[in-house]
Amino acid sequence: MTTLNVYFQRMPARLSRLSTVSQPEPSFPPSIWSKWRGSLCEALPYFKAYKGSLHTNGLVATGFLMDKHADPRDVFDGQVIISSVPNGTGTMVRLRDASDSSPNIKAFRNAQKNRTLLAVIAEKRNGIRVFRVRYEKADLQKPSCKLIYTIGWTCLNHECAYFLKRPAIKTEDTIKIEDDDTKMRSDEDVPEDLEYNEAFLFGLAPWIRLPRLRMLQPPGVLEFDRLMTKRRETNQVIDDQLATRLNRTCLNDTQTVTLGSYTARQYFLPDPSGNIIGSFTLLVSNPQINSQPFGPDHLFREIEQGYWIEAKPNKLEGYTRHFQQNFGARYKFGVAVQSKGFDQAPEVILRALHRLIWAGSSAVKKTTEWIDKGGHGPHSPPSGSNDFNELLALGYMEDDRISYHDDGESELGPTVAALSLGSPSIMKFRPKVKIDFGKHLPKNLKGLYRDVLEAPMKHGDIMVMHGQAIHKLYEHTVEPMGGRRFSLTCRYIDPDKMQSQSDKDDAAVKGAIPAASFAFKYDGN
Ligand SMILES: O=C(O)CCC(=O)C(=O)O
Ligand SMILES: [Fe+2]
Repeated sequence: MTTLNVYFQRMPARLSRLSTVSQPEPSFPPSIWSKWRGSLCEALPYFKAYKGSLHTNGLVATGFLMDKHADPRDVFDGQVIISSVPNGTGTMVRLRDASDSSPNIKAFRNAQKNRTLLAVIAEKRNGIRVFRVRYEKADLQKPSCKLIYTIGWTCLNHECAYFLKRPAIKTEDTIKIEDDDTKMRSDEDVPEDLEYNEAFLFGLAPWIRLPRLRMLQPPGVLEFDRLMTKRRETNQVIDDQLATRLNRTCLNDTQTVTLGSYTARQYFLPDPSGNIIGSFTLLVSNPQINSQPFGPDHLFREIEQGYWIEAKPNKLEGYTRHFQQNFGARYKFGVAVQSKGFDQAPEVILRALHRLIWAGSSAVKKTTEWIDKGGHGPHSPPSGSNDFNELLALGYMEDDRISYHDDGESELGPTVAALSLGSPSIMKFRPKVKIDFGKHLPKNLKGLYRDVLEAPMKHGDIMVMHGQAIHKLYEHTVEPMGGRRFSLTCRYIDPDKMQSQSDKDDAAVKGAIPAASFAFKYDGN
C-alpha cells in the first residue's frame, strides 16, 4: 500500500507557471496513516467530513469512512467493501426504514451513475478490527454449509447459524498494510494478519496528504486524483482572470512605485472621516525575480519538500484550514500554537524572513513618504516598531482558504508582510459590518459595504499591511485560485504587551534573528 512516489512529481503540470521548479525525489519514506481523523480530513479533498462518515460533493459521494462501528456483516477486503449507508452501523440504532430518497443514498447512487470514484478510509479507534469475509453462492439444497467455512468464507444459507457471519476461524484477522500494494488487490492472496493503526487509507485512494506534507500515490491509480479532485483552471487561465481583476478597488488614494526589482501598488485605507489610517502594498513579482537564486521558485521548492510544517487538527473550523508552523515569537491567533526559535529555523525560512524585512521596511518607507508629502487629505500615521520578530508559515492545499478576519491582536506591531508562493489567490479587504463609513464607501444591493480592494496575489508576490487601525475598521480574506499555496507572514509581537514574563522571555529568545542569517539579507535586487 505504501509507495514512495510523491505527489509533487506532478506539480509542474499543475502549476505550469512554476515549471522551472524541478522536483527532486523524496528523502524519506512516508507512511500512509494519519494519527487523527482531523488531519486526514484536512488532507483529503474528497473526505472533508469532520463529523459524518460520508463526504459528498454536489450530492455525489466522494469519500466514505468505515469507522470503529463497522457492523459484523460488513465486508472489507481488497476487492469488495460492503457496509451500510451512513448512518446506521454500530451503536446507532435504526429507528425507521432507510428512505430511498435520503441524501446519502442519492449520493451513492449518483457516484455509481456518474462512475466517479469513491475513496474508502478505514479508521481504527480503540481496538476496532477489520475482518474479511468472502461470500459465495451457497447450494441451498444441501443442508450443510461446512465447506464454506474455510478461512475467509462465509455461508449464504440463511438457515445456517453462520449465515452472513464471520467464519469460525481467523474471523478477526486484523489488517496490516504492507509495503506491497499488490497484496491488497489480489483476491486469492489477501494477506494474513492485516493490521492497521489509527486511520489509514484503503483501496482506491491514491494518495494522502500527510501531516508532513508528503504525498503518496500507489502505482496504477494516478488517474484517481485527477478524477477525484476537480481541477479548476490551469494557472495560465487563472492568471488571465487575475489580470482582468487587477486593481479592482474603489479607493481613491493609490500609487504605483518601484521597490527593488518589484513594481508595487499601494492603496491607502481611510477611516470613516476620510483620514488615511494605513496602507496595503502589493509587491508584484515577475519571472526574473521568481527564478533568481534563492528566489520564490527556490523557496517554494524547499518548502514543498519540507517536512516541518505540521498539519493542525481542525481547530479553526469554518474559518481557515491549513498547515502551519510558527517561528520566532509565538503568535497567538485563535489557537495556541507552538513556536520554534529563529535559531532553529531552516534556511528557507530565514531567507524568506530577510526578504520580508526588506519588503516591509520598503513599503512602510513609501507609505510614510506619501503621507508626509500631504495633499491627500487628513491622515493619522501608524506608529510602533516596524521590526519583525515572528514568521508564520502556512500551507494551503487545494480549496483551503482563510475567511474574513483581521490581524488586530493587541500585541501586534503595525506592519504585517507576507510572501505568497505557489497557487495564485485573491486577497480582499472590506469594511467591518459594524463600522459606518457613511457615503464614503459604496454599498452593495443588500446595503452592505462592498470589498474596497481585491488584490491578486501570485507566486512570488509580497503584500504588506501597515497600520494597526486598518484592522479595527477592515477585515481581509485570502481566497485560493487553484493549487497549493504557501504564505510566509512576518509580524512584530510586542513583548511589552505580552501577559507573562515567561512569554516575554520566550519571545526574546525565539524572536532574536540569528546574526549568521544576515548572510541571507535581501536588498530587493
Ligand atoms: O494567506 C495569506 O497570505 C494571509 C493569511 C492571513 O491573512 C493571516 O495569516 O492572517
Ligand atoms: Fe490576516
